[in-house]
Amino acid sequence: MNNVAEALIIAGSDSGGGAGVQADIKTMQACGVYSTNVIVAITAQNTLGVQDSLNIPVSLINAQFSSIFADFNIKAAKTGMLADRVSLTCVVENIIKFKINRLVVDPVMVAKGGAKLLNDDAIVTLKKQLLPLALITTPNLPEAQVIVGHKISNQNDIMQAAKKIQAMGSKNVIIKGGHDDKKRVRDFVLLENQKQFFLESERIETNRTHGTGDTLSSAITSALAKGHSVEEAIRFGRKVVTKTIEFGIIVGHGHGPLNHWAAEEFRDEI
Ligand SMILES: Nc1ncnc2c1ncn2[C@@H]1O[C@H](COP(=O)(O)OP(=O)(O)OP(=O)(O)O)[C@@H](O)[C@H]1O
Ligand SMILES: Cc1ncc(CO)c(N)n1
Repeated sequence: MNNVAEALIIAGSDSGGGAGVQADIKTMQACGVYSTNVIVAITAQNTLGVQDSLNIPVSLINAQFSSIFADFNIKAAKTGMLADRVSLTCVVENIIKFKINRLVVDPVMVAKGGAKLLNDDAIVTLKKQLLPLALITTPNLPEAQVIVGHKISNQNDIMQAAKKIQAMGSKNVIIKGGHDDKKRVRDFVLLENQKQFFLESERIETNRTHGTGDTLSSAITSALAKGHSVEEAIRFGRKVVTKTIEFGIIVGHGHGPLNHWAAEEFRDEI
């Protein structure tokens, strides 16, 4: 018998299997972590876009949390698509109720094809109630702009925005640079102890980037679940997402999914 680290994914389902809960499960599986799931919304989605979606009633969100915490020993959790203010508030209440403290918040707002995954009415609650519970928050550039409420145009703006997000209560912050138009991809990291650095690599020329943010945050959560430090977890997550983009697979006709099998090579590093 083997012991295995148990983690929780709180997110939406992507029927196309490339992003959302499916990307999270695949990533955690590759990282050697057992994943449980609270499904907050179901999307009819593929690599071309989101065709439809349904929010899960709060009673069933509550029931999923209760089932999971009645049985599993959750070491870390992540949030992804939270749909609207009602679902987000319900998730916040459960995070508090079940004392989840190794929490990664991926503040998912818009899918790669442009579909909204979080209603505007939820932004204030996200900032005031969810961010203060986060050990790490991982906005991409557009999400960081919405959270701080202004445009981020240069390196100094990125660093200031991370400070503002930290002041909202997230202990550690990563502002992801996937949406930038530069030749190199730069993610800015601001840690709780004020250490800050960029994680930088060549931009991989591909449109097969569906689920990059989910994969990064799930790999980070996996490392946290196995007891690693925040900085180790972030560096590990970055390595995993790069590999899964680099060794792409040919699936779908739009923004293709990542190759989560490629992440297995790092499993024993955490
Ligand atoms: N073309 C690329 N080449 C290399 N790394 C990339 C590329 N695109 C994204 N990344 C990396 O992937 C991670 C996720 O970044 P990104 O900004 O794309 O997140 P996201 O918009 O939240 O993703 P999604 O919404 O599709 O889940 C970051 O670590 C980023 O640096
Ligand atoms: C369900 C879902 N969650 C997150 C994302 C963002 O990648 C997506 N496209 N779909």
